[in-house]
Amino acid sequence: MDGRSETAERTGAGLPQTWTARNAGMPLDLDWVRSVQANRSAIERRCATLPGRRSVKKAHQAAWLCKAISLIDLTTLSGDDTEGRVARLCAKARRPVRADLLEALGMEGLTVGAVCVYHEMVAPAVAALKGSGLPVAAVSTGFPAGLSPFRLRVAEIGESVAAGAQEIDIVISRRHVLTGDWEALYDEMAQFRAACGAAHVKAILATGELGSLRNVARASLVCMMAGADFIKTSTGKESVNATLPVGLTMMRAIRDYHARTGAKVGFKPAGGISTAKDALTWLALVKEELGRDWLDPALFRFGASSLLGDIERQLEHHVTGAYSAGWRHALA
Ligand SMILES: O=C[C@H](O)COP(=O)(O)O
Repeated sequence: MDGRSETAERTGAGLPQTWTARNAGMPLDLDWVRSVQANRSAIERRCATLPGRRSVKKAHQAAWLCKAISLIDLTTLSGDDTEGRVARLCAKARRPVRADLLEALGMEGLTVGAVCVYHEMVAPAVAALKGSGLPVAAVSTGFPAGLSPFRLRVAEIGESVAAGAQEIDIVISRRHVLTGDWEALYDEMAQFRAACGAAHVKAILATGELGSLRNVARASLVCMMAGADFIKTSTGKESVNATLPVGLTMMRAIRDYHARTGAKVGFKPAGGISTAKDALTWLALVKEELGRDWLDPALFRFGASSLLGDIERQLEHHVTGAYSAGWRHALA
């Protein structure tokens, strides 16, 4: 098997995205929510073993990196975003790696999972991605703090859906978690989901602001009960974003919810994931905790603005044996 077919063989990356059935949610089960605990020291010990232990090499590594690309929500969430920057980002989303490298890897047609932008950039992104089949995700509900009037947060979802967003990344009210007001969190999430209609909804927990892993586990569960299609760690704007302990806590909540209800909820770590090595560690954790089914854009995404550049650099090294400067892999 040559390098090209071997890499393509080892990954399903680049295949068309197929959504699994949506999470229908369930009535709020407060006994279940309040029974949930998280053992921080055990969780941290488990995570500490990962980066050193899981190391894939050569064609295996290239295959995993192509898989990682197919799972990226390629993101720009800056106050100085312009239509031009978003158009360049969308061009990168359509063809995330240089054509000669993709050809050498046998991965022609590889794309990222989605493009993620603020509301005002949804229409330009939809236009730039026309014909690609790639969805646009909009951050919403007063992202990142989520403290604008509730009716405006709900209306913002409708505006983004009308502009063509197929995925909506909402932010929860952190205060509902910090005060243990699970009914309020459930009601908020259920109303956000209803406002999304056919668009898939990702619930951003902003875990760096939730105080404890137990709160992260409980908030994950409540959002899933209220119908979240995905749970997402962070906005990328908190001082602590996607960490492995938070990720493990959320994945175990997803696993428990699946065991109890049969529904598969997706997971999106976001914020600060910027190296190929980070991506491989996350994918190893997902495979071990949730299984292969979750290594699919329908059930897993990286929320990342700069990860793709480093992955492309590593793939170039795999194909050519040489590293190029990081600036040669600009995203937008
Ligand atoms: O949802 C995505 C995050 O905002 C991206 O964070 P990042 O810029 O640290 O990769």
